[in-house]
Amino acid sequence: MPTILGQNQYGKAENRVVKIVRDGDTHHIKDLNVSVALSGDMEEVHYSGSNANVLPTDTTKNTVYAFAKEHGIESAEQFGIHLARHFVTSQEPIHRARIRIEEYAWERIAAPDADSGPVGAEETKHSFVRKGQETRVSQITFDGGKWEIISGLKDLTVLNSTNSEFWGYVKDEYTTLREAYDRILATDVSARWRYNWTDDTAPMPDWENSYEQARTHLLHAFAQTYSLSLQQTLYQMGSRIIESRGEIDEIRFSLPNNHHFLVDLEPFGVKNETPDGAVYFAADRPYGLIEATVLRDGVEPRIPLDMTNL
Ligand SMILES: O=c1[nH]c(=O)c2[nH]c(=O)[nH]c2[nH]1
Repeated sequence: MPTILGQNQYGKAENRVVKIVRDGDTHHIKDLNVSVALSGDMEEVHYSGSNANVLPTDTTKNTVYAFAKEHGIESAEQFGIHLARHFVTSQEPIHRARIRIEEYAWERIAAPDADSGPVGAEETKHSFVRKGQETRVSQITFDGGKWEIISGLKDLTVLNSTNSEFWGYVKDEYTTLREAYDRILATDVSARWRYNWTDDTAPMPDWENSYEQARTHLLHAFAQTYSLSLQQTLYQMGSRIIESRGEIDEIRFSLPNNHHFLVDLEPFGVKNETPDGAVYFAADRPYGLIEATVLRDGVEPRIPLDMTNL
């Protein structure tokens, strides 16, 4: 045969699952986008078209919805672990399952002031507004023995309106950038962190709490770092998470530098300078793109380099 089959995987992508749990008249919502990718003994379906080993992608979709109903969605990671285990252990030809999950967060809408109490004093029980901009992400991979859990977030837009400088860089004949001693630092954080939980016999992290804690550390590090470059801020965010969260060994970031340029108002005789209420042009492209992995010392990197762009 002049050709052979290389890496392959299949499954149903982007199953949108919304689960509402009713606790009396207080409702809880989980909103996920779940993608299933299975691999194993799939040579024959590619070579001859025999579907004998193929669990239909339609079935993988149904399983996602059935599991959401039967087992609930405690956390994206827990749900993904359940699904991955099911596909690998129930189907002999399937040796590896990768479950990717995006989670969209909702928060309760504050109750309109019914009587004379302060507005927003209470929360509504079943009305929600999409929370923030960011999407929580996770990827659960199981090969029948070991687990790999990579979680994170994307599109978390943050901005420091001061405490950012950029100067002392290399200057060649094409350099026109002016040194900045008080600039805006803004980015849309995309981050993926890898858990050191790989084994069913070890106690599982508390996925929900771990996510909230990692996100909070990231935001605090962003806010508290007096930044001389986005690279430095990235490293601070990563090391804060690794140092504070023993369950996380590696974190990779992809950070666009959302440039804010001081507008030149000199032609109109107007000085436009920090800190006197400066006006900026928020450019959308091109943007600097700063990417790096931060690791616990002694740990091998495993997060794919391009994963943060997914
Ligand atoms: O934080 C920054 N890092 C860079 O590498 C860079 N390059 C650039 O033009 N502006 C910036 N800002």
